[in-house]
Amino acid sequence: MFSTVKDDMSIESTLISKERKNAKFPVEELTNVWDGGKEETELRRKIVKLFEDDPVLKSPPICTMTREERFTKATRKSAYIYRNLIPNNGLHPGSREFEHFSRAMPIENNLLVHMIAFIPCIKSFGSQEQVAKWLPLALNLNIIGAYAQTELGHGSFLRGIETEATFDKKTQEFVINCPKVSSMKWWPGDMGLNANHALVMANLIIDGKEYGMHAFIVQIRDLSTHMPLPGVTVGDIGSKMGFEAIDNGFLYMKNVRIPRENLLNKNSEVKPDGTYVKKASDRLMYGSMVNLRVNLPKSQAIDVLAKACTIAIRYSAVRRQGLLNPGGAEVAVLDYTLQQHKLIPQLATVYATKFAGEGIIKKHQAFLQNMAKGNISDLAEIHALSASFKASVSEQCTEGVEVCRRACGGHGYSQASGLPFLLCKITPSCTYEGENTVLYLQTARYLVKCASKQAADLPESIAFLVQPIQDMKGSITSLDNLIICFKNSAALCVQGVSKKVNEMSNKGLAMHEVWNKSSVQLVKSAKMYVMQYIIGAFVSFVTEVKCSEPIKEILQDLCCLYGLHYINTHSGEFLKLGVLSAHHCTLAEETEIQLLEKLRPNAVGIVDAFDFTDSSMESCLGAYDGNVYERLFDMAKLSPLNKEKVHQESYRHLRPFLLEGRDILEGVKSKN
Ligand SMILES: CCCCC/C=C/C(=O)SCCNC(=O)CCNC(=O)[C@H](O)C(C)(C)COP(=O)(O)OP(=O)(O)OC[C@H]1O[C@@H](n2cnc3c(N)ncnc32)[C@H](O)[C@@H]1OP(=O)(O)O
Ligand SMILES: Cc1cc2nc3c(=O)[nH]c(=O)nc-3n(C[C@H](O)[C@H](O)[C@H](O)COP(=O)(O)OP(=O)(O)OC[C@H]3O[C@@H](n4cnc5c(N)ncnc54)[C@H](O)[C@@H]3O)c2cc1C
Repeated sequence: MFSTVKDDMSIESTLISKERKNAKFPVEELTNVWDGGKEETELRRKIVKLFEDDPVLKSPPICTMTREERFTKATRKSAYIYRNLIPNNGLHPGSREFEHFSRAMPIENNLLVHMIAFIPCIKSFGSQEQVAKWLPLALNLNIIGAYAQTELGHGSFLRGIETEATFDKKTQEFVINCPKVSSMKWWPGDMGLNANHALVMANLIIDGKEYGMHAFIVQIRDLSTHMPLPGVTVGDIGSKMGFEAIDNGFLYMKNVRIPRENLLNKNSEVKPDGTYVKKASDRLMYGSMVNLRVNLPKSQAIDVLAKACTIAIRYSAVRRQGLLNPGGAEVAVLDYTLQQHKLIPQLATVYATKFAGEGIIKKHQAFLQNMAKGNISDLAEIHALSASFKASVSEQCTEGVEVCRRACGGHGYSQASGLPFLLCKITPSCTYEGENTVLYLQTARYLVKCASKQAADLPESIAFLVQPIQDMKGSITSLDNLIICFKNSAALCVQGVSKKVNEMSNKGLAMHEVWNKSSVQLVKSAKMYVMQYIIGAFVSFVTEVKCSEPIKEILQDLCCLYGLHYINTHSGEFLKLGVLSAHHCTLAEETEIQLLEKLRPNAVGIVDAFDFTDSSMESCLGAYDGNVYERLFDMAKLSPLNKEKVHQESYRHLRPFLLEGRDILEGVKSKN
């Protein structure tokens, strides 16, 4: 229907090729550093290829599909991936190969909550027999489960959840009930249409006594007809800002009976006579959330910002708008210092959070190993760190994606850029797995407790909070001094708010009021604490990584930029705490600008090193060849609204006015 408009060799693809020639470092080596070694890059590429070459996984661009089509295609692909592609290629969950597959997954998929929440919960809350029964069924998709914790009325305050599981001694069953409309489970992914089971978090009640939140496996749909079982009302909650391929659902249960064995009973058990046996700390009930807070940021936030950076930086290198030299040629917008100031710090955020996140994953794995031996002494520390890390990373990356989107001007508003999709994908990461404010407050609760202890009684990573403030020697821009600056700031924030809390409570104010009145400073303390962790982890990585000098220099520059950008955007906080002087702040600003200029020639190379395939981004602005205008036109042609030369509905509604217009214009013509 549309004629083809093509340039033989577009100026844009020439520009991006030039950028690549000008890069001053070996891109492939940076990819290897990003992946964690050459072998990992090879393995990841093998898996990506497996997914990219598979005809079953091909589908039209998502911006041309309705919600219904997106859900249908995502379900078809996910069923195929989990049932055929993964097992047939030996991608066993837990293997290194499996780690790479989220990067290789089609741009939209579902059954994710089944894989990342339902299955891990069976493993962490189930006894050996329960794991042996449920795990193979879940892995084979013989049963599909949701993680049903949040209710219409309660998400954050888990002690407030209302769904009840009442033990019926006579029948040896639990009776599951949502007493009110507000008790209905609401939001769980995969639950609305696909799941036939749910891991339901409910208040356990035995002989009228409440025992708090426990995990139950509840069958919600018939396995042969997929019809909801008696007592179950289940469905999709409707259209959302994003996640359109996922059936986030509602689940209302009225007198749904499940066998006694369906209480996942690794940590606590109900005996046939109704005796409640507690086998481990209540806190382990929250373990599934720690697991997700540790492991989700990489795929759901950091990789998302990495894609947005790839799109915005490649586009900014080919988008020419305006002049830098009067009378000269138009320049790429990436040559403007202000454009660099928007985008290059986002790149630094990607690197900082990725390497800091790897540190947390290792800490969590060590915690799990200790837990298996019965030692959970590090639980409070890993909870505090993972809560604020999830909050900070989701916040920084979400803000970063919006910066990237706006940095692409008008085209950033088009779905064809891929950026609105990424923004809608990343935004809820600030809410799910614990709303960010609520998580920062959890971290602050731990930090305030720590502030009243002696250094010797604290974990090594926290002791600095109560130790003397360190002096910075030399320039604020050295990596060592950045660590000192952030550690001092975190310590002073925590000490300051702890003092306020103590003073208010000494004056007789009730603790809950003290807490509410201090909450602004509490959240600030948690943010500064996790920033010192991220900076410290990034500096350690940069110092220890084995790589060539040019790569080391880029990583050092990104590390310094990350710290300085944060200081420059929060200078008031550092000045108020007395950690930095006005002179320090001026130097920090000048150094940031110098770093932007230094990193600019390598910017396209750095995003190339992320090694995203074009099909994993679905972006007309971010494709490798830089042919942005042809791609935008080609994508517009695919718009379902362009199927016919004349859209019948538009013609039908506007026709009377058009005819009037025609008569007026023809009358004017005949008069003349
Ligand atoms: C691809 C996309 C997939 C998306 C999938 C999304 C899934 C979801 O969103 S699932 C739902 C996630 N929901 C949440 O994360 C809920 C957030 N709320 C909470 O975590 C808790 O309710 C709370 C901790 C905020 C409750 O606070 P509070 O009422 O003060 O707490 P408690 O009295 O129940 O317990 C306090 C005590 O417990 C410690 N603690 C809290 N959480 C944990 C934890 N995860 N691990 C270990 N310990 C924990 C807390 O530190 C307190 O300890 P003490 O200070 O020693 O008393
Ligand atoms: C895309 C998506 C997927 C999800 N998937 C799942 C899933 O699979 N399973 C599941 O169970 N849930 C899921 N959820 C639900 C999610 O976990 C909750 O929405 C989340 O925990 C926040 O709870 P809430 O919605 O009740 O927010 P609220 O707690 O009501 O938050 C509203 C406001 O109140 C503030 N607030 C709340 N408590 C405090 C406090 N103590 N102090 C200060 N301020 C406070 C918050 O900061 C926020 O500004 C999903 C949500 C989304 C958006």
